[in-house]
Amino acid sequence: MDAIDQTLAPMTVFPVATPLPGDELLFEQIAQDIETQGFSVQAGAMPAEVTDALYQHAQRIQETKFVEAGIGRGDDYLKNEFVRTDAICWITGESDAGRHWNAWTADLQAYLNRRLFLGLFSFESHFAHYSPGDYYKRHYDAFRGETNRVLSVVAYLNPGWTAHDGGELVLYHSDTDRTGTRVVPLYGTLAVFLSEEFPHEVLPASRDRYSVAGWYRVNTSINGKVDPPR
Ligand SMILES: O=C(O)CCC(=O)C(=O)O
Ligand SMILES: [Fe+2]
Repeated sequence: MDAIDQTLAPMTVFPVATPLPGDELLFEQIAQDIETQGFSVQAGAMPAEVTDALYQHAQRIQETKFVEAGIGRGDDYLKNEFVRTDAICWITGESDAGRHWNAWTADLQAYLNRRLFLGLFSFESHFAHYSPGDYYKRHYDAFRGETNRVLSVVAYLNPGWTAHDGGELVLYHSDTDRTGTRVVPLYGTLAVFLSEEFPHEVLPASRDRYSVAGWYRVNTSINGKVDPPR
């Protein structure tokens, strides 16, 4: 009886072209921007479930886990108030929000490696909290030949941010550029740029400003010294 029912069931015909899932469209836009101009700003384009998870987590941890940011990591760590005054919390992947973010950035990594042959090997990231008046002066995330940070990613977690609130990321296009491209740190906005190519700074804001900043690295392990560190 069952078999007969199945053979008589009407057939549904699906269109042949499968649409790209939302993430892939965003990843493709980022890839095209990186290819043509070295940076990509995607206003409010992050998947809501990733941004929401990060936002809620940042709210929960803010009192206890943020520490004053320094420059560099491990033995190279240096606290320098002249350069930056924000507070950070490294993402280890122990929280649901961290795992969600790590999974999403791993998808982006795989896409960019396939599409642009970047050879991105690992990813590290931290939450950052800029209290009113905090800043991060003009800097590079990587110096040619000295590091293996290749691509910087920043995701913003600030609902209702307006131009009046300040706190823009300014991406400069060269050493001599003084104008740059300004990125408003509004909820769900993503900025991606080549770490060695774009000096940038965070302007002081009049509100608390939350973000996640991350870096993709290539593998430069030599002589048994594992780099990037695990
Ligand atoms: O929060 C931002 O807009 C950028 C932060 C930054 O430049 C960094 O953490 O290296
Ligand atoms: Fe930076």
